[in-house]
Amino acid sequence: MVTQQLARRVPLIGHESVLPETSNYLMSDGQHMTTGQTCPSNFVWLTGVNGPPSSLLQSVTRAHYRRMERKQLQNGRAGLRALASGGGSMCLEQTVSGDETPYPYEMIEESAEFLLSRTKLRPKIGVICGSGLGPLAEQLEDRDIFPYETIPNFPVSTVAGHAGRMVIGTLDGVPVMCMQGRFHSYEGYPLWKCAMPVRVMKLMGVDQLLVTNAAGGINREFNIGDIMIIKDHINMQGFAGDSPLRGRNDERYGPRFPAMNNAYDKTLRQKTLELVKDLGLQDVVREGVYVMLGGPTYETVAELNLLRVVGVDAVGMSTVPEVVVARHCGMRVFAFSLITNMCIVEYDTEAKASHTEVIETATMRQKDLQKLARLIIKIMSEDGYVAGDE
Ligand SMILES: O=P(O)(O)O[C@H]1O[C@H](CO)[C@@H](O)[C@H]1O
Ligand SMILES: Nc1nc2[nH]cnc2c(=O)[nH]1
Repeated sequence: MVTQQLARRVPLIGHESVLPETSNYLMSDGQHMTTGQTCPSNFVWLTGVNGPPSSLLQSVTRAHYRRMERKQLQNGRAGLRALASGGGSMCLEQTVSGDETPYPYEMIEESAEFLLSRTKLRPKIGVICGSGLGPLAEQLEDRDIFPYETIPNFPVSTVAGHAGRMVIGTLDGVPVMCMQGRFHSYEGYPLWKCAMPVRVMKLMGVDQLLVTNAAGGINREFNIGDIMIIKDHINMQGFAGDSPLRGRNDERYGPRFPAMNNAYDKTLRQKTLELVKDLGLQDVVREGVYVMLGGPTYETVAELNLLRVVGVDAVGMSTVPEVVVARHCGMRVFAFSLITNMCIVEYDTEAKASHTEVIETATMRQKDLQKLARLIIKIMSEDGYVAGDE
């Protein structure tokens, strides 16, 4: 049975998010929690309760299920697990097993309202930072920072190089919201969940999205450290019948059958290509086709040979679900890949792809990537795009 942590807080009678006095517990994820600390959102803390955990759990679970049903999560079997009890308090972990259905509009609204009520900024531009590219978010000024585990309904990042927080701030005076870390299907998340922050951005007023990623270079003319502006993608998981839009369509976001031929905005690509000269990046900026594979394995030689034949320039394990969801809800999209490694296409070599190399290249290219991101955000803000403008 697959058990996923359900990263949302369900209000319960007597529930406290800050641990009561004189508590000191080892949680199931290995964290040590003591007095005054805030519970992660998938834990609930009950105070003023007495009795054996099993009987307390029974009465709490009934109330919990009623709320889960209201939130239409009935496809996943919700549960609560007692982690620790004693001294009149008890800690429970919320779990859900089986397939979950995409969050209803109201849950996305809940996340958006949470963020809007805690920042004065009203960003119209969103940024998603790829592996090792999170320091982009450090460039923002007047930052409001929200670790993912504190945002209702948000998944949590589990990959090295993905800090796992939403940073809202200004860049050269332009308000932006920046995901410092993203979600991948290989982490166990369904595609709709990988992309759900894009809908949260949309409901907060974002209408332009800059997506970045680390990718392996397949095009033999590329070099490590090059930056590939994505002009198109191949949705390999879509070929296999999976999509972040799979399931009932909510027309409030967009149509049942969205077009994807102009996914990567032509004007933004052209303007960026013209202006990278001013940054001295003209020799490292390319354009090309990105493919997302499910990962977490890097590719075999035969797979890479296949991808080259079908016109792929760079391969990664992200971006496509986010772009599909963004385009579905009418956002304008610009995306680039940092070529962190060249894919190994020879047999019988000791060389192999590694996430360490990915992070090292990203770290080495930080300054230029930040310059490029600044440029793109400037172009986006000066253009003043409004969703539906095309
Ligand atoms: O696409 P991002 O998140 O930048 O990361 C890429 O790098 C990781 C593999 O090294 C994978 O997560 C792949 O998708
Ligand atoms: N699939 C895949 N993802 C990557 N992310 C960074 N490098 C690579 C790569 O070579 N292959």
